[in-house]
Amino acid sequence: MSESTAPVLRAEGLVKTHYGEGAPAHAVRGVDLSVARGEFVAITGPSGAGKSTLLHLLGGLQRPDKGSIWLDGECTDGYDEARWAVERRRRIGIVFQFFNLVSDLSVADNVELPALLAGVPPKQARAEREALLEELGLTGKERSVPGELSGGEQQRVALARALVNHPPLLLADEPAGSLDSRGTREVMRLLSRFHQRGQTIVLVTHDARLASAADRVISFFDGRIVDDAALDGGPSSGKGISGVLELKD
Ligand SMILES: Nc1ncnc2c1ncn2[C@@H]1O[C@H](COP(=O)(O)OP(=O)(O)OP(=O)(O)O)[C@@H](O)[C@H]1O
Repeated sequence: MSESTAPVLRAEGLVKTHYGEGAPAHAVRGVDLSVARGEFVAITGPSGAGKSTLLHLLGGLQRPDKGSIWLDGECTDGYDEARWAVERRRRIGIVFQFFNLVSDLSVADNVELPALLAGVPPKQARAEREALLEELGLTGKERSVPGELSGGEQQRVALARALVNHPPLLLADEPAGSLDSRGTREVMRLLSRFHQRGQTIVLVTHDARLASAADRVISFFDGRIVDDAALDGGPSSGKGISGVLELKD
C-alpha cells in the first residue's frame, strides 16, 4: 500500500492484558481499527472499558500482547522503544488528561522541545512555537512555567507541543477530563478547528457530548468495539460541535 493512500493508522487483532496486584485486567480483547486521513474519530465508553489502554497501544506507549499497528501503511511490529520515540515525534502528537508538561520548563521550551529533539533547526522551532502559541491564544505566556497557568491554558500548551512537528495523527486521551466547562469548550473548539484544517484526530472520552464533536464515534465496551458509526452532525457539517459549545459553566 502506498503512503498516500494508506490509512494514517491501522490496527489488527490488538490484545492487551494488564497484570497487577489482583486478577488480570483484559483491557483490550481483539481490536481492528482503521483511521483514514482527515478523520476525527471519538472512542467512547464507560470507565474501565479499556479506552486509554487502546490509545496507549495506538501511540506506542504500551506494547500489545498480540496484534499489529501500521502508521501510514508501515508496520510497527519491529519497533523498539527508541524507534517508537522517533516515530512518535514525527507522526503522532499526544495530549493527555493531566497535560504531562515538563513542570520546570517554560511554556516556550515545552513546545519547542519535541521540535528540537526531532532535529528541527532552533530558529525554525522558535517560529513554529510562536505561530502555534499565537494561534492558541498564549502569546505573552512564553516565559511562564506550567504551574502558573490555568488548566485550560496548560492543555493549550500541551496541544501546541503535540502539534509542533505537524504530525499526521493527533491522539487525545480525555483532553478535557480535568477542565471546567469553559476549558472543555476551548479544547473541543480547538480540536474541531484543527480537524477542519485536515488534522486526523483520535479522541478518547467517556463523555458522549464531547464524542459528538467527532465525525465518527466508536463505542468501546469491555475491551471490544461494539459500535462504529459515522455521525451526520460532525464538525465538517458544523453541527456536531454545537452540543459541546452549549456546555454550561
Ligand atoms: N497499568 C495497569 N495495570 C493494571 N491494570 C490496569 C493498568 N492500566 C489499566 N488497567 C486496567 O485495565 C482496565 C482498562 O483500563 P483503561 O484505563 O484502559 O480503561 P478506560 O476505559 O480508559 O477507563 P477510564 O475512562 O476510567 O480511564 C481497567 O480494569 C483498569 O483497571
